[in-house]
Amino acid sequence: MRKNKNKRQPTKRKTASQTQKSKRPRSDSPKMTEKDSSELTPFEIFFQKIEKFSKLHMKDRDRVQEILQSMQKAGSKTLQVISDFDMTLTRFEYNGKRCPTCHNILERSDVISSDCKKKLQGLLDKYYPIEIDTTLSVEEKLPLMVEWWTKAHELLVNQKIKKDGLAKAVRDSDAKLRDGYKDFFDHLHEHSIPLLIFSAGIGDILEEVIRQTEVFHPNVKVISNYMDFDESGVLKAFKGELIHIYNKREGALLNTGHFQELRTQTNVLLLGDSLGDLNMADGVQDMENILKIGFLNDKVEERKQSYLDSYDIVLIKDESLDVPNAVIRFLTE
Ligand SMILES: Nc1ccn([C@@H]2O[C@H](COP(=O)(O)O)[C@@H](O)[C@H]2O)c(=O)n1
Ligand SMILES: [Mg+2]
Repeated sequence: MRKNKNKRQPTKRKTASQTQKSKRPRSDSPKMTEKDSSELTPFEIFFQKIEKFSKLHMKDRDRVQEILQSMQKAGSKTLQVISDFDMTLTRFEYNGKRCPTCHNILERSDVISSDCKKKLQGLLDKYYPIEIDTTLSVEEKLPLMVEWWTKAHELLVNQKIKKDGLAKAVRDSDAKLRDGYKDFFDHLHEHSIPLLIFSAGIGDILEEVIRQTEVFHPNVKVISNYMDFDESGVLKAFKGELIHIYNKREGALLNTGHFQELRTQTNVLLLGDSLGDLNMADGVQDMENILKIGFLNDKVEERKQSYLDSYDIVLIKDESLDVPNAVIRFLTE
């Protein structure tokens, strides 16, 4: 990834968390009183706009305002975006049908035998309900998630998948990036804002999705599970440490080189759809502010409170990137 040439001088600027105590009460504060639009500041115009998104929920709107104002003051040269991939940058549903994850793209393609498809579907049916189960703790889920990923990867390796079959598998799939994806990727690229895509999916498939949609710009870096092919281009293993849904913190800490390169980008916009995604920014150095936007796609009622407690902004059953795009535009104006 390119190094950022616009190195900032360290400042003694206050972060949102430092200023927060001296300001208004944190929660249950009334919505901004409607003023004549000519009296509104650009921030108020922007904030009123995002509050109008019916799918947007916040537990503490004052806190969100403080983070956003602090990030805007710091300037877009201090910004980096860290995003999950499956069901965050990609759609969860389209025309009432579930959209595939990276694993599903491969598993449903013609590079996999029908017997293996059945086994992989069996794993999905068993483990996905565990992934989203609100009655189980992360500690209880963790070994089961490792089991899921390990078994699925073993089955994939046994299929002797050819590297040159991956592009077709993606082309033939129902994978779909969220509405507004082009604006998201292109705007970040135009403003030289680094985008880290941190995924427990399959890196080779993920890259192919963004390559085929023509948004794999040079500001994009991917951390994911990558396939290891032998000299004849046949899958023989997966490279490096396994990344699953609940070990993104460990994954982040293994990539210190990347975060060292971005040490002047101390303000983070984080996008995720799982509570495990909240740890994706754990490797960021000297973080000043982080705004966490979470997509809540499935089991909404059971999971709503935990998402509101963990993410600053929660987008419920929103298949678009409209809110992240509005935030990015505001921060780069
Ligand atoms: N065999 C598997 C294992 C995992 N998944 C799904 O992939 C998602 C992880 O990717 P992120 O980009 O979201 O980190 C996760 O939500 C699992 O449900 C799968 O489909 N098959
Ligand atoms: Mg995801």
